[in-house]
Amino acid sequence: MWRRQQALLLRRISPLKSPAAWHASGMGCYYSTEPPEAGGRKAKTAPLQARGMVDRFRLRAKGGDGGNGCISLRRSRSDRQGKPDGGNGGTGGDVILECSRSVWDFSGLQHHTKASRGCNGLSKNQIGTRGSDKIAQVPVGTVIHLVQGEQPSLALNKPSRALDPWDIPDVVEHSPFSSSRIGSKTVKILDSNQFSQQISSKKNAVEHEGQRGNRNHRGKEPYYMTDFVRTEDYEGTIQKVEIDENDQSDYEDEEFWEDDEDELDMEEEVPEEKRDEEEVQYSVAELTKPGQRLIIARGGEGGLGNAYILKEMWLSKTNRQEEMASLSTGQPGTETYLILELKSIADVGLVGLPNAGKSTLLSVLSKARPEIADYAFTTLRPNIGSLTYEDYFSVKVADIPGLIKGAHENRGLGHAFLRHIERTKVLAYVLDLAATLNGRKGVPPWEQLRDLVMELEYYQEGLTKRPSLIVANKIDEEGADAMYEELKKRVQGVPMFPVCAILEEGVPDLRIGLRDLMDASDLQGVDLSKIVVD
Ligand SMILES: Nc1nc2c(ncn2[C@@H]2O[C@H](COP(=O)(O)OP(=O)(O)OP(=O)(O)O)[C@@H](O)[C@H]2O)c(=O)[nH]1
Repeated sequence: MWRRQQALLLRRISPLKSPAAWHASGMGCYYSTEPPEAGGRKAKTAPLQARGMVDRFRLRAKGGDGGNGCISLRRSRSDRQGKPDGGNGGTGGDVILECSRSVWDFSGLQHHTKASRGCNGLSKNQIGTRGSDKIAQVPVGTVIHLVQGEQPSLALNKPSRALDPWDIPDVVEHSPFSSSRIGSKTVKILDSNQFSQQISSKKNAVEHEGQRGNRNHRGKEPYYMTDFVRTEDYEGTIQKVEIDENDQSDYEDEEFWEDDEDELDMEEEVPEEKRDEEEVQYSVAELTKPGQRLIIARGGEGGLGNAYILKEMWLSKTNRQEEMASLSTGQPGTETYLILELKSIADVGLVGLPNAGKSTLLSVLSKARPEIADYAFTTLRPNIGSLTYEDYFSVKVADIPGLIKGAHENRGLGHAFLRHIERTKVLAYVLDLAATLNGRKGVPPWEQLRDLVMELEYYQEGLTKRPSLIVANKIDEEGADAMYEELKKRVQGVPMFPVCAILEEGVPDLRIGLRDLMDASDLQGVDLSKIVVD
């Protein structure tokens, strides 16, 4: 027993051969290096960023179907024919996206999400319970692209009602035609049977409700978004997504739940970015504040009970049974197919090649504790820290995973992280002064800067025009001073700060520099023509 415990302990603390092995062992990593089991599912050929962070996600949502209305007759000794007493069915639950600080990415979501069905109505005028909502938490900075389905609508943060008095037939006097369900369905039936005079008494009520634009009889009309809704202004630019109208038809015939899970999986062989661009119709909203809610699929209205139908509506004698059955059937919930995309929101973006010291810098600038190690790509997802000044002015700093030459072509960690830079107000280029010192085969700082600027520009033109500064890191290394002097000669027009992140030297000046950068309105970004490279 003791030996087993000792062995377990040894295994835990024994040093691994290399940082990469340590990483691959699962200690700082999300995937296993083990080959897939024989007969198991095909190994995923996911790009590295997909293993670390899921920042793009396909989601199909369906609101709960409405419960059926009840057809029931209450008989008594005095009333042998019986009175209709079937209650209405309950409304189906909604699928809601909730913006939350407690989640970082979309890894906790399911590709198929469905809210609960409303309960059926019962005899004795008992209405069915409303189906419970399905609430999926998404990180702050989630952009929602609609591929197919109804526009999402903003939801007020009110607890859902347990019981809706408007659904109780005998309690409230109101026009049955004010309901979208009744307003459309019943009127259609009556029209088709040429009994329009029968509804004339109700017409005023319909018009009245129509003017108010009410969708349902409960007066709980959601706010339907007609355009892109941004829930908080920021100065970053939004990448417009191309709309390919022709692609729409491909999806119209698809059955909602027939898709194989694999089809929705982000780890596919088809280049994900390319496919998304083809499919996405437009961006409809983004969630930027914790607590914001967006209804992406609505629950269907409950079917009507016969107590309601027979009291309020005229039914033709010939098709009575059919009409009754049709009205008492609950409406299906709406369906949507969305692509969620995460774009971090920060004031300052730390951009640099792998190992430049971005995470170290973030940890000394703020209270954030990102993973730091002397091997490339330690950071697999953006870390955000808060830098607070004495006057309580606060700046959010994002440490973006290391970029390399060719990142825009998906090299290294790829361009998945470049989109996080889009949403930062100012940029701090972290350059490694020691990359070529003491026999290291790195890239000189001015070339690092040129590569970074080019990568950002390749990804999105004009991205480097925003106010920027340079952090010349690792000034403590031997020969770094001379390198810094050379850097100053080769790069013009941008504020530069020599820093030793591990010893926190130069960090107070950098804090002031960042503040100035945030406040300044006339500062420009890095100009490629002002960088001298051999
Ligand atoms: N000598 C010296 N080393 C530093 C300094 N800052 C960071 N380092 C070291 O550089 C290595 C890389 O630091 P990180 O902060 O992980 O670098 P990063 O840019 O976040 O790396 P990625 O996660 O790969 O993008 C670590 O071993 C740090 O200890 C510094 O000012 N001086």
